Amino acid sequence: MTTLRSIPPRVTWITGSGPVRRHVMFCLGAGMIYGMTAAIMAHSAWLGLISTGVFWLLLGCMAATFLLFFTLVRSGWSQRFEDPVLAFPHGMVSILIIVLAYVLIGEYRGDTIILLAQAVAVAMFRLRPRQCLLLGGWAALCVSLAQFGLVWSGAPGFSWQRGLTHFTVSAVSLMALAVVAMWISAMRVRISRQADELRQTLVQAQALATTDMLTGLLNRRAMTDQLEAELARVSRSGDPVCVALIDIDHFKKVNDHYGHRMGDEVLRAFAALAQGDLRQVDQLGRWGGEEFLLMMPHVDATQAWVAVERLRNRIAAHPMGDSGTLVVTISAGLAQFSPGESLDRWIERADQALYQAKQAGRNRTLIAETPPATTSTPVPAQPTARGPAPVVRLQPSSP
Ligand SMILES: Nc1nc2c(ncn2[C@@H]2O[C@H](COP(=O)(O)OP(=O)(O)OP(=O)(O)O)[C@@H](O)[C@H]2O)c(=O)[nH]1
Repeated sequence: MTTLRSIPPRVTWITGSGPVRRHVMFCLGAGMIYGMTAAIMAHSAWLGLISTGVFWLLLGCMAATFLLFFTLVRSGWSQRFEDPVLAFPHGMVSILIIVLAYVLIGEYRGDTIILLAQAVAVAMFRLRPRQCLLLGGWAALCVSLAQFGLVWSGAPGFSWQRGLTHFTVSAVSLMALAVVAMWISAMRVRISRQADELRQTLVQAQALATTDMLTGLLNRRAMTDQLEAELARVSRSGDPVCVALIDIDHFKKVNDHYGHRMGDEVLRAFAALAQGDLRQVDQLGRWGGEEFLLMMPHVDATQAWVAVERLRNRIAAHPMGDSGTLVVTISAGLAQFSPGESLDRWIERADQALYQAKQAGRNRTLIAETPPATTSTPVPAQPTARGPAPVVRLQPSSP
């Protein structure tokens, strides 16, 4: 099936792109109806049912109306309105042309009545319920005025009885159509509102699925996605990238002495401070409990160490809690990605470095020694894959 996305460039030139395209397609639909009406009129003129002059006049009116609305929509000018298709004014002008045909066609004018219903039917897919009613009323008003004029001017072959029949037929069918149009329009508005709500819910659900509710940071799952994406990138570019596992020291004591509420407050404060301290490209996520994972693209271990140390000093210098007297420290284990290693292995090296940092007295950042590259092919994360224990080179936090 040919979709709008796959239409060739020559057609795109006519339809435009983006939101304009959808609106132009509606205009082109109306243009097709004009075309079919013109064909029926041409056939009637050929049979001698309507005069050639009237045919050309009506054809000119239809072509001018179509071109005017097509230009307004295709140029994007109509985008400023609530209905960029301009269905309401377009419907009003179409009804005027149909009524003009009703007046000019003569003996067979009754056949044009059905076109009024068609104009309202086409527009109803774009109009609000009130506009549907107004358009139906506009059609009834125009027909009755035309009939009044025909009776008053004594048009040949037209009597008030015939006019009354036409009016009744058009009024009844327009009324019925206006009611259906209002119903469809109300349903359309409801569906569009529900679609908006659904979109919002989806955005919220996505946020919930990727965000840690306490700190507002990425959760472990989202962080893992980021790490995998980064691994795919660096395996192509060969760029350095580091991770740091950061753990709040003696966090259990914070909970035990000050309560869980304060513990939560410390976690939130750490997240806020860290985010304010990092570069835009760095990604920080809550890895679990009081442990955080920081990914730092484009930097090697030495540069990353400087950044983590800056963060460590900042945390240590920032008293937390209601009274502003609680000072917490952090320990961090840092590992630079070695081409060819798995995600698990990489994180595990950082974890080992963190463990060593804790063992060495906490409040410090240690770098895991980077093993030699094994292959340039990326190795996907294997939850069960475990390599030999990583070597951790202890590096004091303050030279
Ligand atoms: N308030 C709060 N506490 C948490 C949360 N998640 C984990 N914890 C607590 O964090 C504490 C972690 O304690 P430990 O694993 O013993 O670590 P620690 O006390 O920080 O000791 P070291 O890491 O060795 O410095 C536990 O008491 C957990 O209950 C949380 O979301 N909020």
